[in-house]
Amino acid sequence: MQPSGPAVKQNNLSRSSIFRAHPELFSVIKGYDPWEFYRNIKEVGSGTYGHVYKVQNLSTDGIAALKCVKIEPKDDLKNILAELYALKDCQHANIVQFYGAFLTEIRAPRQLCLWMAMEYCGGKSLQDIYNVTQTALKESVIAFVCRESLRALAHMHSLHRLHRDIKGANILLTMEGAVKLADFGIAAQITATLGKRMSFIGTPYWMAPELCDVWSVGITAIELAELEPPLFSLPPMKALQAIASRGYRQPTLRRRAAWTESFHSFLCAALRLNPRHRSSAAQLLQHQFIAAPGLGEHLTVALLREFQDVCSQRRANVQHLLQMPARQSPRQPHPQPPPLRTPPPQQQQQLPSNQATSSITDNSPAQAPKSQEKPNFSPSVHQPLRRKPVAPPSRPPPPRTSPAAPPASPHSSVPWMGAG
Ligand SMILES: Nc1ncnc2c1ncn2[C@@H]1O[C@H](COP(=O)(O)OP(=O)(O)OP(=O)(O)O)[C@@H](O)[C@H]1O
Repeated sequence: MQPSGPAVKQNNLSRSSIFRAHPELFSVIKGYDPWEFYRNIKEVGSGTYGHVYKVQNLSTDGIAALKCVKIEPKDDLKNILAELYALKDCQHANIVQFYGAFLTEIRAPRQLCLWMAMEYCGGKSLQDIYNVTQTALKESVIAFVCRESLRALAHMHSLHRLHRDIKGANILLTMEGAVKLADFGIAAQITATLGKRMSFIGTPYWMAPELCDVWSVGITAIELAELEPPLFSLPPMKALQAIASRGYRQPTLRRRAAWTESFHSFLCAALRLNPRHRSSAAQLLQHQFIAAPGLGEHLTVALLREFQDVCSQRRANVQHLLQMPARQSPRQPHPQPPPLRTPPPQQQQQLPSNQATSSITDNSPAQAPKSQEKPNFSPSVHQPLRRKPVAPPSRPPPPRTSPAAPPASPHSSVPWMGAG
């Protein structure tokens, strides 16, 4: 059910005006100050519209993620809240659970911040992971991720709800290797509203000629296999034009021989240009590529270990460099971090399970080297994967207590990752 009632005046947005117009939103907005409910543990990431914090519920001790989005008076908060309202009852094993929202208001200058509390996924997003490992995901991992994503989509589509922004950055892993779709409906709504003010074009590379989640799953499978979606060498506007053009051909994997026929056939079914011939999420779940036995969380847990190994290696290299004497003899070569060359997917080795022993920290993984190699695009067009995060909300969340990481969870199947 969507919130009903008179529309909020866009240019006179305030908390009180919103709640007068939509009293039902009180069931979504839990309060005015998230820091009355949560203790800040640490910042875990930042996206186009704000920062994400790992927090602890003050009354239950439960861990959650708190995402902040800055709202300006002219933004269409009503639609964003409507999405949240629709999301509040949605529960699925493969969807990041939404716990509730908070609306903070600063008077001078007038500024609203929407804070969304949700399930914490300590394993990071798939894009975070491949940006660090710089290694194509194994086909079995891609199949597992596609299966779990399609399960979430089949459920939501049966409720007539679209995600609208499936991509590696919106697929999160828990420490136990579970796959969760984040930002259901909200990302697109926020992009559509806040995006206007930032001249943000969105993420066209994953978009079907018409809006379609199943198509985006196919593009995401290619992204995970090639570390970027098709057309990524084009600026977003040009990619959008190419997708909408008559001559647009069905996207395929670049190195055909490197992947199984089953994978090609799956992509073919997901990426049919004619939407009437394209499989639904429920139909695609029957495809042999993802219906194959043996797919499970052990695959994503192994991926997380690989990620952790690269993080540990980088930390060790930085540590080593910091300990070097300031001046070197010209004969001594500088130690270099190990090359991050991507082996062909077939040659990737599964890491032994006992290799990773320390915990993932959110500041250690360096940015993807490849993102610096990309060309600059028009200043009016925001490039999603190579973005610089916007400034944090008007003030950073005041930690209620010292931001120390909690003790390791006894339930974690990946002990080196600590508690969620
Ligand atoms: N529920 C969550 N649990 C744990 N970490 C999260 C969660 N949601 C987001 N993050 C972390 O915060 C980062 C930023 O997330 P955010 O949703 O703000 O941006 P994004 O999806 O990467 O990009 P965009 O803002 O363009 O959609 C993610 O890459 C992830 O590392």
